[in-house]
Amino acid sequence: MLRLENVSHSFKNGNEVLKVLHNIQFEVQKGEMIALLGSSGSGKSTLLNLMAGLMKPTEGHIYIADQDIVKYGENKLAVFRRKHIGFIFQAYELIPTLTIRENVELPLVFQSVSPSKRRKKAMELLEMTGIGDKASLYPSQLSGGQQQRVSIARSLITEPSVIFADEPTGNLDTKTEEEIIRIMMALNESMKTTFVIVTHEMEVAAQMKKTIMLRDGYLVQPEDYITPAAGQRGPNGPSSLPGVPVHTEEAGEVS
Ligand SMILES: Nc1ncnc2c1ncn2[C@@H]1O[C@H](COP(=O)(O)OP(=O)(O)OP(=O)(O)O)[C@@H](O)[C@H]1O
Repeated sequence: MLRLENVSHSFKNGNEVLKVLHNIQFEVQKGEMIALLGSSGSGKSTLLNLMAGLMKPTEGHIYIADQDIVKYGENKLAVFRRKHIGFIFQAYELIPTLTIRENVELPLVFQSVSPSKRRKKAMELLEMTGIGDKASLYPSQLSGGQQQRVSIARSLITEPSVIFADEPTGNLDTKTEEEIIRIMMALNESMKTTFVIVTHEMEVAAQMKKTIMLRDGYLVQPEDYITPAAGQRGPNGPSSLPGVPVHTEEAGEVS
């Protein structure tokens, strides 16, 4: 479903070249939900931008739904993104002048879906995320956790191949964080949508069946990490992801 082959990326600043991603390889199967874990500066945002087709890697291939998006031009990428990729952002990114229901419907407006059809679908998703009763309110009238539920509903409305969630619980307290993770896991289970959750929080990653971990731009084995709360090994066990990285990681925490 999502496959990265030998992906490397460098930024150029004048004469200086900074290589921030080194030979990244992994695969996510359809319907899987994985965490992409890494500390600040490890390269998570860069990798996310590459996977979402917002930037092109210096080297390598990125396949989504069997299509190598690295080869696409801007226009084709824009169409591809609309059809295949959903986003959930840390700061929700809802439009303040639209109601909750209108926010969720919006991606379908761009696909020329009829108003009655998109309204029905938006309401179904709002029910599924537990905020059907808030449909006619505006984002400012909702709590952070409720706004993130709206954002989750919006990301699902186009039935994308994969949803990239960028620090989706970064602005939320622990209890709300648990609720949001639970909702995403339930939707992953019921709708079989593929999720990639980008996070620097081990507590979030520990809840996923699979974790891939970035350190200084290298993919490293996540199985040695310690969950701070329990003081125990993470639940993932040895990574079953193919494309085993060359770097191995000592037990340690990500701050
Ligand atoms: N446009 C750019 N030009 C030059 N260097 C960049 C650029 N964007 C990112 N970098 C560098 O690439 C490295 C990885 O950054 P990136 O933002 O991908 O990390 P991150 O893991 O997402 O960090 P954070 O969690 O703080 O957002 C860093 O050293 C950063 O300084």
